[in-house]
Parts: sequence; structure tokens; C-alpha cells
Amino acid sequence: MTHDEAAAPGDGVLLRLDRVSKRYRRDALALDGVSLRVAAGETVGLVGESGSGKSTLARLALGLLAPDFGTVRFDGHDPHRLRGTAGRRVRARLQFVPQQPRGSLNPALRAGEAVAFALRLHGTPRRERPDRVADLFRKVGLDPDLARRRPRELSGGQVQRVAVARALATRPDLIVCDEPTSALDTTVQAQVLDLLAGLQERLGVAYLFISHDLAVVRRLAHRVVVLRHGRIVEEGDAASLWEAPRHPYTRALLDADDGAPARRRAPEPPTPTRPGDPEPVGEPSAP
Ligand SMILES: Nc1ncnc2c1ncn2[C@@H]1O[C@H](COP(=O)(O)OP(=O)(O)OP(=O)(O)O)[C@@H](O)[C@H]1O
Repeated sequence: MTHDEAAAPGDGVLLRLDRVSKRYRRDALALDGVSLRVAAGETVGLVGESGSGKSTLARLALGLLAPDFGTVRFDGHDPHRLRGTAGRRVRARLQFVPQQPRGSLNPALRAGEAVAFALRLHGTPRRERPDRVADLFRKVGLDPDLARRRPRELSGGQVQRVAVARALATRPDLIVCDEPTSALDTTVQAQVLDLLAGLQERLGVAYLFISHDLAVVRRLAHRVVVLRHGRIVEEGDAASLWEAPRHPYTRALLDADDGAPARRRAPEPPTPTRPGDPEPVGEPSAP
């Protein structure tokens, strides 16, 4: 494992991409000189249309791919080269919530077993796992009794909550969320976004939040990075970018969706959770 002095541990930056380029075989560059930071406790929204390179950037951030040029560092470590016990400890702090959680959960395992498996991988003793699973289910607004269900016996929103519980099992500092709500209908989408916002308030977790939908990104992100053809064309704090986009591509993204100005249709940001508020309520636990 390497430790990059330039990553300046202590500056609050968790994820750091510097001039990263990636090409698949002989195709055009999927990413071309992209630099990006995610600080502890913040949400960076990554937006762009299909094929702009969002998932490639997610895979690089998670260490599933290595860049052709440039560097990727998570808390000073190259996520593609995490090995051994020390590497596992770092990896535990960098988690992923995918777009299609049903596909990422083993259909043969009960939901609780999927979460317990993540706990086991990261060294939670067997006797502590049932309590931790129940606790994680409550944290994501699910009745712990649902731990006995298999993914096919849960709704899309409930499965996504299980995926969030599994990501939280290792007490991560950063969760990469790749279109985590795009497979859900609007009401459930809003509930999952509120859940993520509430978890950030309570746990201080940071998100790299990827979506093609600016209205969704606006709801959570402190900063937004706009990707087009593998390059960053605009970035800035979410409110200014929303009110006064500088790049024509960003304006086009904002005005997409049947030509209706997306700004006007943006959902309100979530109400901050106050200490003592009840845990977020999940969807009704359908039988
Ligand atoms: N495994 C792969 N092999 C070859 N080309 C790939 C591969 N994965 C992605 N690409 C190409 O890289 C470019 C960026 O793709 P990427 O999936 O990162 O974009 P995206 O913004 O996430 O798109 P989407 O929103 O549709 O998932 C595209 O041109 C895509 O065709």
C-alpha cells in the first residue's frame, strides 16, 4: 500500500482524483484529465448524461479500475492497491450503494444475512452480529423483522435500504452512490434521499452521489460537478450552479425533461433532522 504525501492527510479531503484519465481498449477516453475532491462529511454530486463517464469515475474511486494516467487517493491510499489486513481496514471506510441493489444482493441470502456478511468480512464477532444487524435495519428505517426476508420478498425501496444498511455496516467515511434512486418511483426516491441526508447528519458520512438527474442531486449535494464526454465542464456549490449555470451543457441539463425548466420542478431540500427526532420511517412493511 502506498501513502501519498501529496494527499495531505488532515486537510479533511477523503477522496482525491488528480488529472485522471481512463480509456477502455481503443475507444475514446472515458475520462480525460478529471480532478475532483470529496471532503469528510460533504456530498459531491456528479452529474452528466449517459456515457459521460460517471460510472467509470465511480469504479476508479472504489479501486475497481486503475487509471491510465493521474492518481486516485482515498485518505492517502490508492484504492486499487489495498491489500491485506491494513488494506481491508481502509476499504471498510469506502463503501458503495449501486443503482440496482437487487442485482447486488444474493437472492439466496436473507436480507439480514447480507448485512451480517459485510459485518463478518470486517471482523465483527459472530455473537455481536444479530444485534448490529437489527441496529442497522433500524438506522435505515426498516423493521428488523424484515431481516428474515429474501430480496424478492422486499419492495424496491426496502431493498435499497438494505443496500444502505450493508454499506453502513463497516462504519464508512465515504459512500459512493451510483444512481441509487433512479430505479425507484418518485415517492420512494424522496424517502431514500431523505434517509441518506438524515444519515449524513447523524453519522457525518460523505457521499459521492452520481446521477443523471439534477433535481435529485440538488436535494443532497453541497457541491456539484458536471461531466461531459469524460471532462468536467462546470463545478460549484449546488445553489449557485442551480441558479446561474455558466456552461451551456449545464443549462441544457437543467432545462431537460420535456423542455420544462427543471429548476421550477425541483423538490424542496430535506428538513434537517433534529436530535430526538424519531428514526426515519420506512415504507410500509408489506407482507
Ligand atoms: N467496460 C467497458 N468497456 C468499454 N467501454 C466502456 C466500458 N464501460 C464504459 N465504457 C464506455 O466509456 C464511456 C463512459 O461510460 P460510463 O459508463 O462511465 O458513463 P456513464 O456516465 O456512467 O453512463 P450511464 O449513465 O449510461 O451509466 C462510454 O463511452 C462507455 O461506452
